[in-house]
Amino acid sequence: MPEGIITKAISGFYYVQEGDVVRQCRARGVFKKNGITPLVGDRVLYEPMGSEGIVNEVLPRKNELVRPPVANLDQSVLTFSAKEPEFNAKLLDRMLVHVERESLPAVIILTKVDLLDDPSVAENWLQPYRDMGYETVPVATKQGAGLERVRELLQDKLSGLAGNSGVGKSTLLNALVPGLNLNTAEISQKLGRGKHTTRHSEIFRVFDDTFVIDTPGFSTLEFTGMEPEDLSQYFRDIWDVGMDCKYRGCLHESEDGCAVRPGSETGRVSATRYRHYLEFLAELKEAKEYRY
Ligand SMILES: Nc1nc2c(ncn2[C@@H]2O[C@H](COP(=O)(O)OP(=O)(O)OP(=O)(O)O)[C@@H](O)[C@H]2O)c(=O)[nH]1
Ligand SMILES: [Zn+2]
Repeated sequence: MPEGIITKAISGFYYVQEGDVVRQCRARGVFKKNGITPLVGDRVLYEPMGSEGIVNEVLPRKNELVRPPVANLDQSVLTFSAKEPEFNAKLLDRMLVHVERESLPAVIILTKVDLLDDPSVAENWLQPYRDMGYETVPVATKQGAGLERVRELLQDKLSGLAGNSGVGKSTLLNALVPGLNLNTAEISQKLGRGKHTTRHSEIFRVFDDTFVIDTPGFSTLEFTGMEPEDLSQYFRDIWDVGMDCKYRGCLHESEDGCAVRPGSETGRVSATRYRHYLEFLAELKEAKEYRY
């Protein structure tokens, strides 16, 4: 039986893509009995029937994200611009907390580096993240710089694309697909970002077996359902240094002799990262007070 991927689900119909062909399919009733609802991103076995089809089986899922509802995400791609709008390190650290919570690998893309007067600034921003093991790519889309690396990192994967409006996501996708020539409004619409379109989740094929989906959830401000003690495990650098902390359950906040705190001053954890950690920690503590 042919295998495809669900790219869109609307009112009982599943759109199953195999190569260039997309079929509108219904799901077999057995899914409802088993309590399985096919999700966008699911790999499925389907039975072609004319130009349509029937989804017979959902293959085992690698993972499942709630916001947006999508299965089998391979990685998150966090996109920031160096300028217009200005690079926002705090938002990046916030997104990384959400991404780490989902146990997804992250790729950090810094666009518009051509607008920097001093290109070494981009390296200074990215190096700490590279040291933590994240893939980082500086990009100047119009000049073609970094595009080949982005293409390699996306190839044959389903990526959750996150990033504020105007950072250059659509421009980048267009540049990756010669001849795609979608206008940026069309790409925004396919990614579910269009202002006046109904929001449903949909994955968007960029090339080959390479798909992206908009993941606005990674930009959300709240850390719903997280305890203050949980935060450090989502900061890779603080977690590593925290291993040396002699205090069990240390929040690395103010304790004398805490391994992370002096570490931040001697450069093992960057001062900026540590500041963001403390700011997020304060948010979590405040949210906790509201709860009780
Ligand atoms: N100088 C420079 N400008 C860029 C680059 N990439 C994108 N831009 C410009 O940035 C603006 C916003 O780009 P978009 O691709 O529409 O941004 P987006 O992230 O898709 O925005 P939304 O669709 O609103 O989410 C456009 O005017 C692009 O021409 C780049 O690498 N260098
Ligand atoms: Zn500590």
